[in-house]
This record gives sequence, structure tokens and C-alpha cells, in this order.
Amino acid sequence: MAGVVGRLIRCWCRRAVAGRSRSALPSGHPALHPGCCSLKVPALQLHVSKTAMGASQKDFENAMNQVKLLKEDPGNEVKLKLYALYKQATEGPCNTPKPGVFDLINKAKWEAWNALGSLPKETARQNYVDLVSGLSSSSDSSSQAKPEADRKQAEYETVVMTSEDGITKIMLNRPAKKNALTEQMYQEIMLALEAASKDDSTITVLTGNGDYYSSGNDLTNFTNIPPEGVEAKAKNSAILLRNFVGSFIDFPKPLVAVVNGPAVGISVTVLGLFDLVYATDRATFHTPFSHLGQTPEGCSSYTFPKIMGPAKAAEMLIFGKKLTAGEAYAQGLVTEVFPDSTFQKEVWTRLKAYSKLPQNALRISKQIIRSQEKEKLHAVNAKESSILQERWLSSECMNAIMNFFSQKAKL
Ligand SMILES: CCCCC/C=C/CC(=O)SCCNC(=O)CCNC(=O)[C@H](O)C(C)(C)COP(=O)(O)OP(=O)(O)OC[C@H]1O[C@@H](n2cnc3c(N)ncnc32)[C@H](O)[C@@H]1OP(=O)(O)O
Repeated sequence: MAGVVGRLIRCWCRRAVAGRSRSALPSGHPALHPGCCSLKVPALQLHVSKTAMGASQKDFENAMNQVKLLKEDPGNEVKLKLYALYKQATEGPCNTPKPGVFDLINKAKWEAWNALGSLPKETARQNYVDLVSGLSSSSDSSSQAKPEADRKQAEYETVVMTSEDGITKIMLNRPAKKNALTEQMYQEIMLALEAASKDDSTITVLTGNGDYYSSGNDLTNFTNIPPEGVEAKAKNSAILLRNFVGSFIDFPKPLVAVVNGPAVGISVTVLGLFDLVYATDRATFHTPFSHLGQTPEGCSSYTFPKIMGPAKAAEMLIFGKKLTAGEAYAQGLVTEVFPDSTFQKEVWTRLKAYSKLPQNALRISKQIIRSQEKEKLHAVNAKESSILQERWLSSECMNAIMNFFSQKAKL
């Protein structure tokens, strides 16, 4: 096992040099770059609670993730404050020697941490959560002030977001990579869903650009190992996964998948959380988790047995059986299948008609249905994510990823 891990880390490191995503973070905090920007945002400390209200670990993790989604750089002063609170919350009072006088950035970070003295970990955690919450709301309100057209596309690199005829369309846009989902893409889809939930459209659609709907998780995500090591990577990935799936569970409006081609992995499992799934007859549905040493996510361990019965769900989720569009329709995973030649025309005509239905009635009906099992879905999501966190460290999973990159083993 140690040999496998060593080999894989070397393989990951080599790939990380070429493929490090823009969300790669310096050590010490998951989303901080103190010193890389001179923007000043005064007085944000006003949001810092002076009382220890007892933020949970989950609140804290959510806040860490929220920092990555901030639309505006909060400035060095706030970033140092976040860094200090994060260190205090996770490690306690400053316990490292003061960096040398010329090591300006690390000295500033050290001083910010040291200034917190013996502030209890719980208070630091709460103050961190409060600070992020203040930043998120100020960032939200400033982005709301921007013209809609600016706000929509400018912020996305991996998805295309458009609104027309009461329909907001989020299109996965890495066709050369079969719309494999990078970490940046998970973040952008969450942002796009958040924006769609607040815009004036009636229906939200997720679809893919090119011949694939999506080939699922981009396996290079596992090559981008932070200095903290593979365990930290697995932990952060589990948080990202949980938040990503959570944003589908909580999505408040009718959500439609326009499955324009084959779908793999997580792009299939979350379909169980959509309200309508329209597929071209070219689409296939494949969840090869066991082949990859992994386990189901996207709440599929709960939704699939409910949708298609335990036997058919096991065939897909445990044994990795690939379904044709017709089979997926017969199992209840797909609402309707259309011939590829007329797919786009027929689907968009249908959706435009639906988008003219009374908006509030649609939204409230969706919410009544979802409310019956929202808590259950969140519990399943948490469990699946934590099991995967362990699985990603297994030799079975590491070997499968190595095979994909070294021998280009395809599904
Ligand atoms: C934050 C973490 C959350 C994690 C959540 C967990 C989710 C679990 C899953 O989603 S499991 C599913 C993972 N997906 C796969 O294993 C698919 C791997 N890809 C393939 O098997 C094939 O690429 C294919 C069958 C999808 C398509 O084969 P085809 O021959 O038609 O095309 P290519 O292989 O030449 O693909 C074109 C280029 O795209 C790259 N690519 C495609 N899919 C992925 C992917 N999932 N991850 C990384 N890269 C992918 C492929 O490597 C080609 O790149 P190249 O042109 O540079 O060679």
C-alpha cells in the first residue's frame, strides 16, 4: 500500500505541475493569498462577533468553502484576519517562531495570528463564520447591483449561462474534455445555480456543449495535491462534493436536465435530484464506481433504488451497468427520450411552453415535493461524501486513476 501511495503521489505531483487549477491554494488556509493584492477594504472587522456563539464544524467548513466563492477580493487586511482566525480555530494560539524581518508576507500572517493571543478555538471559529457571512452578503449585494448581462457570463470560464424566454440555461462548456467536471467547474455550477435561483426565470436547465453531456468527475482533480497532503485533498474534495450535491437538493425552482449525449458518474447520479430529465437517444447512463474503486454519490444510493427498484439500482451503482437512453427511460431515470435529429428542437419547444405556466405555482409545487425528503437527502449526501473521502485514499481508487492516466484505460 505504501508503495502504491508513493507512486501515486509522484504521479499526482508530476501532473499537478502541468494541471494545477486556479483554485490551488497556499499552505495555511484553504483560500487565502495574503500579500497578493493591495486592495484595501476597511472596517470589515465590524462583522466579527465578539461572543462565542458556537458555530458547528459544518458551519466552519461551509464558511471556508464560501470564501472560495467570493466574487470580490476582500483585501489584505480581511484576508489576514481570516487567516489568523482560521489558524486559531484549527491549531489554537500561535505556536511558530516569528518569521525573519525580510519575510514580509509570512511575518504579516504570523503577526495577525499572534495578535489573537489566547482566544479560544470555538470563538475563533465563530468569528471566522461571522466574518465570512458578512463578506458574502456584501459581495452578494454588490454583485446584485451590477447589470444582469455583466453578472451572468463574465464570471464563468467553464460554463455558459444564458437566460431567454423564462428559461435559464447552464451549459457545461469543456467539449474537448467531454465536459469532465473540474474543481473550478463544480464551483461555477454552484455559482450559476445560486444565480439562477434568484433570477426572474421560471425554469433552469443544465446541459452540455458538444457530443457528451458530461464524462463525470475530471480525474485530474485527484492529481492536484496540496502541500498538506492527500488526506487534506480527500477532505476538501468531500466538502466540495457535499456542497455541490447540496446545491441540487436545495435548488428551489423546477430543474431540467437536457442530456445531449453520454453521461458518466456524478453527472448521472444527480439526475435523481432533477424534476425532468430529457435525453437524446444517443445518450447513455453509466456509473462505473466499482471500476474506479469508488462508491455512489449524488444521493443515488437513496434516489436510484427509489426510482428504479433495488435490483436495477444495484446493477447500475454496484456493477456499473451502462444503460441506453431507452433503458434509462424504462427504469424511470429519464422522463422522455427524443430522436437525436430533432432533440434540441423538440425539447426547447416543450420547455418554452412550460416556462409560460404560472411561475409561483411551479416553484411552490416543486418545493412541496422536495420538502418531503429534503432532510433525508442531506443526510444521505453527508454519508456518501464521507464514505468517498475514505475511498479516495484506498489503493483500489488510486490504482484506477493511475490506470486511466498511464494506460488511458477507458470505460
Ligand atoms: C471534488 C471531487 C468530487 C468527486 C465526485 C465523484 C464523482 C465520481 C465520478 O464522476 S466517476 C466517473 C469518472 N469519469 C470517468 O472515469 C471517465 C473517464 N473517461 C473515459 O473513460 C473516456 O474519456 C470517455 C469514455 C468518457 C470518452 O472516451 P473517448 O474515446 O470518446 O474520448 P477521449 O477519452 O479521447 O476524451 C477526450 C479527452 O477528454 C479527457 N477526459 C474525458 N473524460 C475525462 C475525465 N472524466 N477526467 C479526465 N479527463 C477526461 C480525455 O482524457 C481526453 O483528453 P486528451 O484529449 O487530453 O487525451
